[in-house]
Amino acid sequence: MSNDPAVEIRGLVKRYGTKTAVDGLDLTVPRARVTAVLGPNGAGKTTTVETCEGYVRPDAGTVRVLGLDAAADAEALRPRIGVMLQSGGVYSGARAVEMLRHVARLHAHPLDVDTLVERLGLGGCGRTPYRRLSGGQQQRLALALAVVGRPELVFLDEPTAGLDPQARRATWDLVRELRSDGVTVVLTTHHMDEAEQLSDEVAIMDAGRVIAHGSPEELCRGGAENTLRFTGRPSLDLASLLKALPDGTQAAELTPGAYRVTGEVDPQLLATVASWCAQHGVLPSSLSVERHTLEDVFLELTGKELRA
Ligand SMILES: Nc1ncnc2c1ncn2[C@@H]1O[C@H](COP(=O)(O)OP(=O)(O)OP(=O)(O)O)[C@@H](O)[C@H]1O
Repeated sequence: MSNDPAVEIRGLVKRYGTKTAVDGLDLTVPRARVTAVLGPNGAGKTTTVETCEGYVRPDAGTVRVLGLDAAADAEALRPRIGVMLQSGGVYSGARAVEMLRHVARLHAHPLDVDTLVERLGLGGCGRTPYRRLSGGQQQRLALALAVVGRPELVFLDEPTAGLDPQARRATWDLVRELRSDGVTVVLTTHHMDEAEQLSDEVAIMDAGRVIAHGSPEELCRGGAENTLRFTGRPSLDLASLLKALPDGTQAAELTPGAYRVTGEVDPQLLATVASWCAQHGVLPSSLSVERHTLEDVFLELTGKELRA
């Protein structure tokens, strides 16, 4: 398998009239990994993904997918990529599982349809026309259609939006399995836990650009400070505690006996606080480290809540 990235986007610009949906975006997606694209409403996620899928023509920039040009080589790419659109993109009269079998037959090495149907809980809707399926069933069918051809690269646009917890978990399991089979997965999501649970890399978009990119751990480590809290007797000598801690660390007594230390909270800082407590005869009745979540990082970078 090639070591080239699965997707390489440079300087992508897409305008709709006077609206610039994507504004000079750069993004590299490694192969055989799950990359989550996060961003507030209107950030340009769908436009970016649809450009990669060959459905949207860029106004400027280059979009290489599996080493080919996403627009010029769209025909050659189609059998190699799987696409799950937000709006299904399925003929409404088609019968669910028949359609899946039909799509499977178009591919040289499809997944086993019966297994896929069972895993995604579609067993009961074999002959049901697409338009009569529930929203969640339509969504799961769209996912099945995207992956049944065993593509090298899969784009999933909000794959679990509106799914119940069980269907959500089945979707996550399937994504993990695709990844372990060497498939590259690019997904957009509004669910931070989904990005945290599933992705190797996260790209945070805002106003048509990628404003942060890294593993969830890298993103949570950078920028945002972490917090250590402990409770002990009231009115401890915080000036003395601060002397023991690195410059830039802050400490406060929020309510009598409830202390908060903020800064670069690493194992060394934890050890220093514990040792200071020991020297001052303090046995904290609680001590906890609060790591910043992706949600905190997202809010800090974009100033917006992730969810619509
Ligand atoms: N076909 C179109 N015609 C006109 N404007 C469009 C079109 N498609 C997208 N836009 C605009 O481009 C911007 C980016 O839209 P896009 O759907 O790519 O964002 P998104 O990050 O996927 O948003 P959401 O999270 O709400 O799905 C938005 O302001 C949107 O209104």
